[in-house]
Order: sequence, then structure tokens, then C-alpha cells
Amino acid sequence: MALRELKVCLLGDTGVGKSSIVWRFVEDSFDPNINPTIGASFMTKTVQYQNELHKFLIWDTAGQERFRALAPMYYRGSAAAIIVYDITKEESFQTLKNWVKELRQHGPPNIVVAIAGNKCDLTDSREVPEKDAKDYADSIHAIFVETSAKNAININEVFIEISKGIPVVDAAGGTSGKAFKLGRQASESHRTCC
Ligand SMILES: Nc1nc2c(ncn2[C@@H]2O[C@H](COP(=O)(O)OP(=O)(O)OP(=O)(O)O)[C@@H](O)[C@H]2O)c(=O)[nH]1
Repeated sequence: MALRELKVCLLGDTGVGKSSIVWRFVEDSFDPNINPTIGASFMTKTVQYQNELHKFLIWDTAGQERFRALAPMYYRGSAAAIIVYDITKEESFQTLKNWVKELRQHGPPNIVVAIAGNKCDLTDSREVPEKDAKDYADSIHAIFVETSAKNAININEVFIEISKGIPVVDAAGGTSGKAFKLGRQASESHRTCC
């Protein structure tokens, strides 16, 4: 079975739950007292997708402003970016839009973009309506999923949708398929939670 290595980076404000999403995906655990990331952290996980193995090389970037300038090191060469916001913090949704602009200007042209509205277990404190976020994701042709790292909701789905969005490698080594080009092609699937 063919093995493909897929570099993925997580971007977003501090505290939105990027590290928690990675922990949930890789270790299937949740640490309520997780520390803020310093610089970036790296983890891997291999999953089967159709007749391929996808080894996700995951760069979890620090959301604090003082580390922002490091981000290009992590999104450069990435097959996908997961931009995370916190559904209870409108400001984190605005930050997400800035990351989309930055990726459009400086990111890899064929990067698959996934938007994760995290902490969907906290519906009582919601500030970002799901429809607004989904409409925005549609407008930039991105994957959209609401997640809860805490309650293990839709975490694997984010990575499955990324696998679906990565161009297929044919026998001649070329690529084809439904890659997500920022602002150019349409996403086909959306999942919601809560
Ligand atoms: N209720 C709830 N809390 C969450 C969820 N995901 C993360 N948290 C909490 O949010 C806080 C921040 O989580 P982190 O994973 O450290 O956030 P981060 O985006 O990696 O932050 P930086 O490393 O500073 O960029 C922690 O207290 C987590 O326990 C979630 O799905 N639901």
C-alpha cells in the first residue's frame, strides 16, 4: 500500500484549542490543563485512506502574537492547513480570516484549507453562528467542520476531509482530483456538530 506523507499545519489564535485537537487526533485524549504552545510542536499519525496510507506530519503552531512571524516556516510546503477558531470567541473568527488572507498571498497555491470551529460543546456561550462560518468557508471553498476536542466530536472527520481533498497520485506520478485551491474550487462536504 502506498504511503503518502502530508504536512499539515494548525493556525489560529492562542487558546482556541489547536493543541487539544492534535492531542485528540493522535493520542485520543484531552488535557484540560494543557500549556500554551511555545514556537510549535510536531506530531505524526498514519491513517488508511482508500488504498493509501496517509502519514500526517502535523505542525501545531503557537497562537500567541509573539510567535506569529514563525508561521510561514510551518505552512510553507504544507499539503493542508487547519485554521482553528473558538465558536465562543468572535475575535478568533476574525483572526481566522486574516490567516486565510495570508495563506492566499504567501501559502502554497494548492493548499487544502480546513476551518475548524472548535469548542462546539460550549453552545451556551456561542458567539459565532454556525451558518455564518459555513457561508464564509463556502465562499473561500474550504472544508468546514465544528469540532470539540474535549468531547471528541468531528476530530477524525477533519483529517478524513483533508485526505479527500488531497490530489490523487496517478500511476505516472501526476496528480489529479479535487484539490482545494483557495478561492478557486468548491468543497463538496461539510459536517456540523452540536
Ligand atoms: N470546552 C472546551 N475546551 C477546550 C476545547 N479544546 C480546547 N479547550 C481548552 O482550551 C484551552 C486552550 O487549549 P489549547 O489546545 O492549549 O489551545 P491552543 O490553540 O493550542 O493555544 P496556543 O498553544 O496558545 O496557541 C485549554 O484550557 C483547553 O482545555 C474544547 O473542544 N472544548
